[in-house]
Amino acid sequence: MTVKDILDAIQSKDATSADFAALPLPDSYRAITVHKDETEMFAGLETRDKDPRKSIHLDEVPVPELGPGEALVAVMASSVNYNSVWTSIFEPLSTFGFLERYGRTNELAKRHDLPYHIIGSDLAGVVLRTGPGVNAWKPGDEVVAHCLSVELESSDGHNDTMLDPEQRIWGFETNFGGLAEIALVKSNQLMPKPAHLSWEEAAAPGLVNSTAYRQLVSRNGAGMKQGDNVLIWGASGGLGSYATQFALAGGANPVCVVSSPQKAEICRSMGAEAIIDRNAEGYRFWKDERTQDPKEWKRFGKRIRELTGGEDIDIVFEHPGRETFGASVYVTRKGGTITTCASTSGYLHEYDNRYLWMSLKRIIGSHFANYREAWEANRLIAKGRIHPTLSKVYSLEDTGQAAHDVHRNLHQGKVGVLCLAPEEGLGVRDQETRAKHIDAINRFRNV
Ligand SMILES: C/C=C/C(=O)SCCNC(=O)CCNC(=O)[C@H](O)C(C)(C)COP(=O)(O)OP(=O)(O)OC[C@H]1O[C@@H](n2cnc3c(N)ncnc32)[C@H](O)[C@@H]1OP(=O)(O)O
Ligand SMILES: NC(=O)C1=CN([C@@H]2O[C@H](COP(=O)(O)OP(=O)(O)OC[C@H]3O[C@@H](n4cnc5c(N)ncnc54)[C@H](OP(=O)(O)O)[C@@H]3O)[C@@H](O)[C@H]2O)C=CC1
Repeated sequence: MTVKDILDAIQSKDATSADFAALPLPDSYRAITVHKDETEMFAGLETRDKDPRKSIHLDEVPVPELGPGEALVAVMASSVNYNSVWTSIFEPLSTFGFLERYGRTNELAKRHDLPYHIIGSDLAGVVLRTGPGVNAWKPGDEVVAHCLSVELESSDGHNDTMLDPEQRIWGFETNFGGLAEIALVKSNQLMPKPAHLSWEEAAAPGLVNSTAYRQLVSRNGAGMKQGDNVLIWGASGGLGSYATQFALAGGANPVCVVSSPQKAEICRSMGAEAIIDRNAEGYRFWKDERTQDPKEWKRFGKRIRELTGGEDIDIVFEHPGRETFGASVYVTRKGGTITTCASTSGYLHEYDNRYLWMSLKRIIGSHFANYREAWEANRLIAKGRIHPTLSKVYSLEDTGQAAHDVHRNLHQGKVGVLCLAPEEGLGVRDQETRAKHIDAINRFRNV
């Protein structure tokens, strides 16, 4: 039995759930990994010079044992997220520490503590096996998986599963991730695959769409409302391309920041009108490594006022971090919100606190999404209200190059990876809905 037999079953039109359940599992499968004995390979290099193509491997690995409440999924496609870039450059720390810590928690979790880390936090594919106690899903189900892995043994997570003390990001803080032919997930990560999308399109939104939904729309995040001015950094990137769509779909007014005329054009094509090309306008929020320039914050604020008819920002959708955070706090209106989920340019932020407290602004930390939020975000994709922003698709062999492109900010929207899917465009089950949205689905392709 090989993964090829699994693929044949997925591609046959008449394989039933019983057929999938009867398929023997292969002994091994191909997976994208980083290696524990290479965590020091980039020591001494600048962040930008650490090259994921050197640390990312394609290995043949054994199929992990299936535990209670878990599912093994045949992965047709996945996508590159920035967390895989962090893993591949071993920053801000090696993810093997997360696997070791998880491995210490219980006997079953020991499976995750290996000398290789199978990475990836998105997938679209087909359920192969479910473990004891799984009733909601069965072999043959076409699914996507969100990346929240929780144990939920403590009371802390029972209002909001992101608050569970044993909350982890699958494929980053756990092993057996989605950039592989087979993945191991908890069954409460599974959601129905949007039927009008191909495998690679369905695999693209997951992580960033759910994160943007919580950070911007959910009451656990900024709780965006109609008419809000929303400043979106990296508005054509992974997170930003979904934040921009949520702002537009929710009747808000996105002010999109990008770094090139092509990216500005993509935002315009999504329906945004207020766009700032940070490169063309040459903002330098830092005079040198230690000193910010409040005059530049003001120039940026003036530009925003020009675009909004004199209004300031209700919500800043933050993730660049150190480079932009001072400006983000400054341009927020009295009583407004800065919601942050990352620090790509540096995690030690500096801002002038007088502009925060005197103007009663709030900073909200946001991280991924709970199952309900991820489900609601996926439902909007399935209903054709929010669309994938897939620009380019790579083979599993070329994942290192894909991660390199994302690291160097050479990509637009999301970058996809074909795992078991032999070509793009497969897996569409609802052509009618697809036809209605085809221009929006293809908006980011090959730009
Ligand atoms: C969905 C996609 C998401 C993304 O892409 S996000 C971007 C990628 N992610 C990242 O860059 C984050 C990577 N993670 C990290 O950098 C680290 O993960 C954290 C900084 C978040 C946490 O650091 P750590 O060292 O792992 O954890 P500690 O909580 O600092 O625990 C270390 C020890 O410190 C103790 N401790 C924690 N809080 C306190 C306290 N308030 N007072 C005293 N001690 C404390 C703990 O218990 C523990 O102790 P003991 O080593 O003995 O187990
Ligand atoms: N906590 C969480 O749950 C999540 C956190 N993240 C984190 O968020 C960050 C962004 O992820 P994602 O959107 O997928 O990444 P992308 O690289 O796809 O997009 C980020 C965009 O931000 C802009 N940007 C990058 N650096 C700067 C800078 N110094 N100043 C201003 N803008 C900048 C770029 O757009 P342009 O050049 O056009 O301005 C870039 O396209 C990563 O650090 C990631 O790890 C992501 C998802 C979930």
